[in-house]
Amino acid sequence: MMAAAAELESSLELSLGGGAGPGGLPPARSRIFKIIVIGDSNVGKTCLTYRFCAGRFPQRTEATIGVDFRERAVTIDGERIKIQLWDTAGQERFRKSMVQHYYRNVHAVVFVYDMTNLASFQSLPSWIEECKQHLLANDIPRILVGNKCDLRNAIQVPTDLAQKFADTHSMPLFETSAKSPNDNDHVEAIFMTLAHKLKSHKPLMLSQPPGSGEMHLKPEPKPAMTCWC
Ligand SMILES: Nc1nc2c(ncn2[C@@H]2O[C@H](COP(=O)(O)OP(=O)(O)OP(=O)(O)O)[C@@H](O)[C@H]2O)c(=O)[nH]1
Repeated sequence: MMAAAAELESSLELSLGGGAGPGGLPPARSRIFKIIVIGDSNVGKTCLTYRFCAGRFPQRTEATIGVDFRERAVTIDGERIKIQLWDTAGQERFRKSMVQHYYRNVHAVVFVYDMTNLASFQSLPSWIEECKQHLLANDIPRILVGNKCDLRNAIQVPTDLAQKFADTHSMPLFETSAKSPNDNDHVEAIFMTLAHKLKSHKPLMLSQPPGSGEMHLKPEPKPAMTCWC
């Protein structure tokens, strides 16, 4: 797992499309967006990421150890993009050795709680705090996902409570189910919305002030944050 993380991190920004392009040209490159999925153990992070990348609910899952990677290539406005989902372990004992790898070069964060488990919702501040401790930039897109909405009779986290929390932290809230066949489009929409958002982020531009021999990195002005609810 550690080796896999190190390899992936060296190829985060661009990936080669594989083989030579037409007429012997260099192969097309696609942007990779690294999205980490975090939250308590058992909230359904593996199932959500599997659902998006494999298109179905997994038959069985085991507690994630360290991190699992899932990737899916999508085309947005004619550009081929790889969405790389880092399905992180919710159990503290399975996170320790990997945690610093999760937070390197992250483009977006998905916080997940289980709608049928109040404790998993109450843990969210500590997941947000973990992001802060790892110096995650404030302006990277974050979304909040309440999972397992198919278990209607067991809901412990009312929507208005979750919405208040999401508003306080300036995150859009999505309630969904990785399991319900009716929610396939919804899971798809959640990650695709994030990918659109990331794609529309302007890349860093190199600028060189007159008379200076030094190069400075200057981000382009950001568009106003929009809510996708
Ligand atoms: N009913 C229902 N069950 C779900 C849903 N998503 C996940 N589950 C179940 O919840 C359990 C935990 O799912 P995982 O995806 O392994 O949870 P996780 O958050 O990845 O857990 P860790 O790897 O320990 O961090 C499994 O038994 C899943 O079958 C859902 O949308 N609805």
